Amino acid sequence: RLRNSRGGIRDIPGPPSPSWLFGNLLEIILQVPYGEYEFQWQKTYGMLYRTKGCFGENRLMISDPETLKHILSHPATYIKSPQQQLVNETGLGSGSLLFVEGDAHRRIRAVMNPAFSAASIRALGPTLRKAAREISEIWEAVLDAQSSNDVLDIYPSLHATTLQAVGEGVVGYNFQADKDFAARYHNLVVIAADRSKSSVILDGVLPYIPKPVMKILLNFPPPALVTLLEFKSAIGTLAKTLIKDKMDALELGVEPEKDLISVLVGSNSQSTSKMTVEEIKDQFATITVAGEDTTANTVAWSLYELAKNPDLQTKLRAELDEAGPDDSVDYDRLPILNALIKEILRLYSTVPQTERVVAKDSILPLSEPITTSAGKVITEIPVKKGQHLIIAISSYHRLTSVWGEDAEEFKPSRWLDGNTVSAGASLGPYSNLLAFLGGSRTCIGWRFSIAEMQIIISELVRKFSFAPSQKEEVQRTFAITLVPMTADGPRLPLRVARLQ
Ligand code: HEM
Repeated sequence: RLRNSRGGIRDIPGPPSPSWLFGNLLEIILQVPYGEYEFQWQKTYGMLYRTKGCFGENRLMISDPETLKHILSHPATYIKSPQQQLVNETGLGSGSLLFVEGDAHRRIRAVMNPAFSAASIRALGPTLRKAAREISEIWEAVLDAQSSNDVLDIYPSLHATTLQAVGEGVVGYNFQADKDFAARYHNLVVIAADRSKSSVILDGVLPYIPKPVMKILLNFPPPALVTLLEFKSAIGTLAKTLIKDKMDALELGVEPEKDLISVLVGSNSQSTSKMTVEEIKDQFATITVAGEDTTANTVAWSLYELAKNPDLQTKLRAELDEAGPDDSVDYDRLPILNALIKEILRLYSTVPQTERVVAKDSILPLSEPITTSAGKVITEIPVKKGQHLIIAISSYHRLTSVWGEDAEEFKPSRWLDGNTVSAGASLGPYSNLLAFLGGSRTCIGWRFSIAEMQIIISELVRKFSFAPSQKEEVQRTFAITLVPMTADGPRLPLRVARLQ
């Protein structure tokens, strides 16, 4: 820690630290609404500044497009943090795409890529439409049974739908029909929403616990970890059976299913650098966890903004009416729908930040010079092995230099007038957004997620109207992903009415 506190980083300007124990972490992680401090610091200190972690550790908060581009294109130099990797390995497995680094990551990613190609995702249209129709049928039944003034907490059913979509579309399994599994998964989402000070301290302490000590500690897991390990074991058992079925079908020459794991098993059989069965198994938990919560939250925020913007809702409904029945629509050609999704990914970045640690001494380039607190003007920053970096996804999405002076406004029309994208480095796979990160660790499920959101939002806007609930305030809250939170916990209460 001392080594990291010395040198140039200490002189990079940044906000004062209110506490030696927590540094700025409570302001960054626990502040509601998310980003209140972070977005103000960006205005005061610029696109790269120093913050404090636990016990006086210096961390760099980065939204500078040039610096981010450099970090994302050098994955061997900027690796995942020990905190992230401990959770990934323990919860998802040592073969998880989220955990593996270097050659193993390249090999596994190459085998998985065909399953997530544009063609594979297009083939899932009917499966995704079925999951979307199921949610609207549930809502219709609930609304028929309640008074017209009641509000509906749409959050749990959005999670159920995205779990179903990932289940049937990606792993080829009906999770909702398996009540035991659905309950285990629900518990996991509740745990992820834990935002206690002790979880912040744990994050600060973890990197300093030697691996052998950690192994011993894992024999006495806290209740949250027990739930995670139970989920991992349940999905691991399920995965083994499903993979065996898919491999047997492949050997017998049976026409493969359309789900992405079937495609993956097929592409693996033809690949020269194969994934092991154990590695394929680890992708089940990975994809379920990485793909469900992120998409549910993005759909939730989309409906929240539609409820607040009735004009936008009317225009989107008119666009969908004109497009015709849902099974004949090319969703990529609907400008208002896609403008809404892009603007939500920008302003409600579902993964608001991620972390990296410097694996070997290196130099970070800057797009603008920085004046250090010692008065020196620098155009690059030498960083030492072990330096903690925060990739500030949400802050990048609010840079006026990239998105214009109205960067903080919710304004889907910015995507329609053709002048948004983009000043600065081109980042990310989708419209210069960093929501799915970029470089070799770009979210593998981004196409799946866009297709899923297009279909679910269209189905719901065709069938229901949305208005805000006047009773409960909903706040943007950081709980690994960006969660809609009320005084009663993660909820999204809206006034929903049937249209047909
Ligand atoms: C709105 C929806 C989504 C968002 C915003 C999102 C965001 C992200 C981000 C930021 C990362 C990079 C994390 C890091 O390296 O620190 C990531 C990685 C990943 N995502 Fe997503 N994701 C979404 C949906 C999905 C879906 C639907 C799936 C699967 C069906 C998925 C599977 C993955 C996987 C497996 C990785 C690891 C990729 C690698 O390291 O090579 N994600 N996602």
